[in-house]
Amino acid sequence: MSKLVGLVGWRGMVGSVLMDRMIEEKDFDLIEPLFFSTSNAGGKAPAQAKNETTLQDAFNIDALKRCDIIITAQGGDYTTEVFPKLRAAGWNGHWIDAASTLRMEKDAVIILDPVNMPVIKDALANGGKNWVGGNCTVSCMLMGVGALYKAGLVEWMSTQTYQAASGGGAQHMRELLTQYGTLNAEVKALLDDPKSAILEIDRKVIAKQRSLSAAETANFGVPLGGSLIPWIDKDLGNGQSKEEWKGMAETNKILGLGEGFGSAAIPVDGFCVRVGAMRCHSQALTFKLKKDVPVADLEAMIAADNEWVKVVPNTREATIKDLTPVAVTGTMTIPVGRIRKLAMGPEYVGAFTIGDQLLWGAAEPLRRMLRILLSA
Ligand SMILES: NC(=O)C1=CN([C@@H]2O[C@H](COP(=O)(O)OP(=O)(O)OC[C@H]3O[C@@H](n4cnc5c(N)ncnc54)[C@H](OP(=O)(O)O)[C@@H]3O)[C@@H](O)[C@H]2O)C=CC1
Ligand SMILES: N[C@@H](CC(=O)OP(=O)(O)O)C(=O)O
Repeated sequence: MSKLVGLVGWRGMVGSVLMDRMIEEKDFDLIEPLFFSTSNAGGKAPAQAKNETTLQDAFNIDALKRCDIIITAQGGDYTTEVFPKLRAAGWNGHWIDAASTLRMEKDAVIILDPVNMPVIKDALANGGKNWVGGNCTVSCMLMGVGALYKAGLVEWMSTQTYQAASGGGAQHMRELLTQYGTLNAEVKALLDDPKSAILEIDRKVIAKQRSLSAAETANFGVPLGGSLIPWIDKDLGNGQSKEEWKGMAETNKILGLGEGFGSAAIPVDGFCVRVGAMRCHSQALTFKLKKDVPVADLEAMIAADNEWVKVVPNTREATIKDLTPVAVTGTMTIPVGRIRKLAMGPEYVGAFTIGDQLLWGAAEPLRRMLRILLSA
């Protein structure tokens, strides 16, 4: 008999990407889905429903308890409220979650199977039940350059990120586009006149950016269109943002090197920056390798690591064609390019990588974990 799989958060942004991928990969052929809602219990479940066509109340512990597996992309507040109650009620099923809430718990595994299948298998063999998707930036980075970690080559890594608006959620994407529109409208007449002075356009744009209303910056707090924000997530009070903290903590946990900061942990640090891209996170990486390895060997290792990574030749032409958020959005491809030795010495290597943060950064690891559980 098919496993009863509860889906919570399926109509949100991450949930919709997850649904699309599950449909594409025919995951629904293998399960009996049970759809939940926090806002419309009793409503009609989506077309993928089979026998259970009514939306269940996502806060009803008895309804949730029926599931063998629950996948949630509903968000951290939901997890915080429901997960402990469900476990306290004796539910022993598998919980697969997109939210960060449980990530660093001892009994939770951060799932990214092309990178850490041995860690997942080990946890499964030891009765693991809690499976949490990683931070989008970390997951996309490891899908690209995980090979260097697996080979034990990395002494440390510094990352400078260029993170898309989607990381904040759907409203953030809308806000970014609205700002772009407002700025364009402000100077449209001047743009249409080829003889207009660029510095006048520039003056009008900056004046508009600085006078955007509170409503126009409600989500990011400051203008993002035509600007950037070098802070993502909470202020940890030690000079580091929480997004930057996750870089080291999660990379090491995913790789099975402890909880992120033990003696076996590989140092990972840098700056996380929000830019005006829509849904792809990009990262410039600096590696200090443990030894001098030729670039061609590094490229070969990266290319052979998984079926989605694609090494982009370090030429201008290939880079501007294949190594941009526009090229990557909506695809499963993780391009890694700009791979070259840096001026600091032969062990210092630079690379640039991009991933769709709603696919590999959020939805895909969840549905792949479902498949792993179904075939276990
Ligand atoms: N955004 C991201 O980049 C990432 C997000 N995550 C995690 O996933 C969680 C969900 O994120 P995200 O998908 O962006 O959140 P959304 O706000 O898009 O969706 C969350 C929930 O909001 C409810 N909702 C209310 N109004 C609407 C509407 N008009 N359209 C769709 N849903 C609506 C839905 O619940 P209901 O159907 O019950 O009403 C939905 O499941 C995050 O909180 C985070 O924990 C993880 C990685 C990346
Ligand atoms: N913080 C990420 C998105 C996200 O949801 O991350 P996390 O799953 O670690 O909370 C961003 O803003 O780009």
